[in-house]
Amino acid sequence: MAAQASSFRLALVQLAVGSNKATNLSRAAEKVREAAQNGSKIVALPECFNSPYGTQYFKDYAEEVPAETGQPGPGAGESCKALSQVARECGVFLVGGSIPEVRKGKYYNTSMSFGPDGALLGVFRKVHLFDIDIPGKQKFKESDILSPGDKLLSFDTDWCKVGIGICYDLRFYELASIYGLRGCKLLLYPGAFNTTTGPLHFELLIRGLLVTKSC
Ligand SMILES: NC(=O)CCC(=O)C(=O)O
Repeated sequence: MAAQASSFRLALVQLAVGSNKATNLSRAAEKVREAAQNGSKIVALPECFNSPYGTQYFKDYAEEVPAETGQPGPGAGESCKALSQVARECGVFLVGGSIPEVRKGKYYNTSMSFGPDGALLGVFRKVHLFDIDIPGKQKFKESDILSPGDKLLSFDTDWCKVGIGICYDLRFYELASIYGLRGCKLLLYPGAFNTTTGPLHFELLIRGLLVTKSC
């Protein structure tokens, strides 16, 4: 096995998402290009980057992801094709945030990861759906529409093995522990934390994972 380079630049893209899917996709591609021009080798987009994040939007914005690995075929959705294209154009590993996916009549919150040749390395469907009801503050129930995923995704890069989760999955350290056991040195969880629990817990959760040496 070739020796792994010791350092690389990682870009974590934040986006203000609107209601126009084509605009969301082209802004995401623009940011991937900008990151690559600045030397990033791995680029990650946020959760639900092609659609507003709300259960009322998921069905309208959902796309099919017919094949989970390889170059996207003609049946692939527009987000899958756009991500593959920009990963190849820029020669970067791209963790494509997440999008609403429809698959055999069920809906998922799905993250697609691509290699520098534009091939899909795999998909991850959010395992722990985010349901919250804090009276007077925040009420949101992903499970009204979405089904949970049941598989993890890790893949090799030129620098380290990467494990993928999505936002609320961060709260379940078992996922990170499994990725640690698989040898992952980088965990990427595209997120759209809410503004009630986010400021309270986000950094704390990450520190907790590091203290338990999950990876
Ligand atoms: N998009 C999400 O899964 C939100 C998770 C979140 O806000 C939390 O507190 O956990």
